[in-house]
This record gives sequence, C-alpha cells and structure tokens, in this order.
Amino acid sequence: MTHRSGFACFVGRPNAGKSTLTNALVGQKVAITSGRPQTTRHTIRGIVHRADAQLVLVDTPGLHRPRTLLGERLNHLVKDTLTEVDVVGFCLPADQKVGPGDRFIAEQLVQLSRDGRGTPVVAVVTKADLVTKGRLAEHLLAVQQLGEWTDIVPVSAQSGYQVEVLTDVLVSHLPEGPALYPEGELTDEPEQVMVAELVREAALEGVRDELPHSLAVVVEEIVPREDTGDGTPMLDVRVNLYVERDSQKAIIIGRGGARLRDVGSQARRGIEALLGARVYLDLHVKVAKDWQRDPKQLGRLGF
Ligand SMILES: Nc1nc2c(ncn2[C@@H]2O[C@H](COP(=O)(O)OP(=O)(O)OP(=O)(O)O)[C@@H](O)[C@H]2O)c(=O)[nH]1
Repeated sequence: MTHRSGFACFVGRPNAGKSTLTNALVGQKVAITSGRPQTTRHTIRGIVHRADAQLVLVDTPGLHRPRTLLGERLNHLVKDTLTEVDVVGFCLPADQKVGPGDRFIAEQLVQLSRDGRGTPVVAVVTKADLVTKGRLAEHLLAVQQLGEWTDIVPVSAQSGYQVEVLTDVLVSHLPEGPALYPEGELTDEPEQVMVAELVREAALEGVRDELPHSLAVVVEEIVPREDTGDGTPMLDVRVNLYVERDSQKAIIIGRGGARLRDVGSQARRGIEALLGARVYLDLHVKVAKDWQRDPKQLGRLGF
C-alpha cells in the first residue's frame, strides 16, 4: 500500500465555511469558527491521520482585498501558504451566488498556479445542506465556469455529506511519503496562539460590530505555578488585549469590570481544556493607537 503525505489549505471568501470544514475533516475542533467574517487570523493546522495517508490542513485567514496594512500582511501570509501546499481547496458556499469576491480569488489562484509550481486547485462547494439539489446543480455549473479546477466536490461540514470523498480527493493530490507528524498530534500551532484565539473569541462575543478588527491579543507568558498548595498542577497565563481607542477599552472591560470578568471565565474554561491544567488567567486591556496601520506595532503584536 502506498502512503501519501502532504499539505492542503482552504481558501475562500470570509464565511465560506473553511474553518468548519477543517474541523469536520480533522474530526475535532481546532480552529475557531464563528458566524462573523475573518475571525481566523493565524494559520492553524489540523492533521488527518489515515492508514494510507496523512493530510495536514492549513487554515488560512481568507483571501480578501487589502484595505489596511493588516489586510496586506494577511494576504501575504495567504500567498506564502498557497505556494507551500500540495493542493488548494477553493471553498464556495452553495447558498450564495458566485460573486466578485469569488472571482477575485479565482483570478489570484490562476495567477499563483502560473507563477508557482502549478498547485492543483479543487473547487469545494460548501454548505450543500442549505440548498436544494436543483440549486446545487446550478451552483456547480457556475463554479465550473469560474476557472480551471482539477475536481469539483460539493460537501456539507454540518451533515458530513461527502466529507470522506473530499478527503480522498485531497489525498490523491499528495506526493507519496511517510507521515510527517506523529499520530495524535492535532495541530502544530504553538499553544500561545491557540490561547490567544480563545481569549480573542471570548472578548469579541456580542461586541463584534463595535470592534471587529480593532482587537489584537498577545499571550505574554504561560508559566507553571511553583506552589499550588494541594499539589495539583496550575498555570499562570498572562494575556494582553490591545485595542485602538479608549472607548473600545471601555467596551471590553464593561461596567465595573463585569464584562472582562465574563470574558476571563469563558476563555479560562477553553484554555484549561486545551492545556489540561487549572489556569489562573490574568487579562490586561491596553490601548495601542492605530495598531493596524503601524508596521512597528504590527510586528510587536505578532503580525
Ligand atoms: N448549514 C451549514 N452551515 C455551515 C457549514 N459550514 C459552515 N457553516 C456556517 O457558516 C459560518 C461560517 O463558517 P466558518 O467555518 O467560520 O467560515 P470561514 O470560511 O472559516 O470564515 P472566515 O474565518 O471568516 O474566513 C458559520 O456560522 C458556520 O456554522 C455547513 O456545511 N452547513
């Protein structure tokens, strides 16, 4: 039996279902999903282990037109990722007509496969459960006409429809080779980034409209506590949340600090599950003016 291994990534407009699909393929929640666009800022990988293959999924923040410097950095990150993978899955949600955003990404993919190594692109029609068979057929035709795809696969991450088929198709484009990661390893993303994602997700809950892109989260340190009293392991996790304006700081903190306490306890539950230890979470909210437009600050905040 030949064994294949390699990298795949999903691209697509915001909300196309990339993170949810990654989770469905990997079978465990690793990336952060939400009903709002562009919550995934970092490249988070999930790994599909099979007897005949290992598929490493790179979850990208989504190609989009750069509006701020942050947007440009994200696009570079995406392009770097695309040239490094063995196969690209271009996600197009079945419940939305092919639009200018999709055409923009399609053009970029064509350009990339010309400049790069001719990376195969599989068109993935996501959220198939949301439409009728007739509508799905129409959408598949529209997607076919959008560009040159090695395959077109309709899937539903929600119902599991064709998720196995998609895995087979992606695996078929990987080179022969041994497993790249030991089994059981779900992500090679540093723990700190996942902790930051959990805090960011909790902090944006319910206030996404007010501060969608103005929040950066940096984990300063994760240190085991020396003396925990009863001997059970405990970690001190210190996290800074950066916003651009004082008014945004007030939103995060809430009246009398009530909201920040809720954010802390919600994030802490996730972090304890992730790190497998009790956690003391120390959150600090800071104002960094116009951090999205300042290259120095972007560097310091990890972008
Ligand atoms: N019904 C249905 N909803 C889905 C499916 N896949 C994703 N969704 C929903 O679509 C929304 C967006 O999904 P995400 O996975 O966060 O999309 P994304 O492409 O990663 O989004 P960005 O991180 O913004 O680029 C969420 O509300 C999901 O629950 C699916 O197969 N069926």
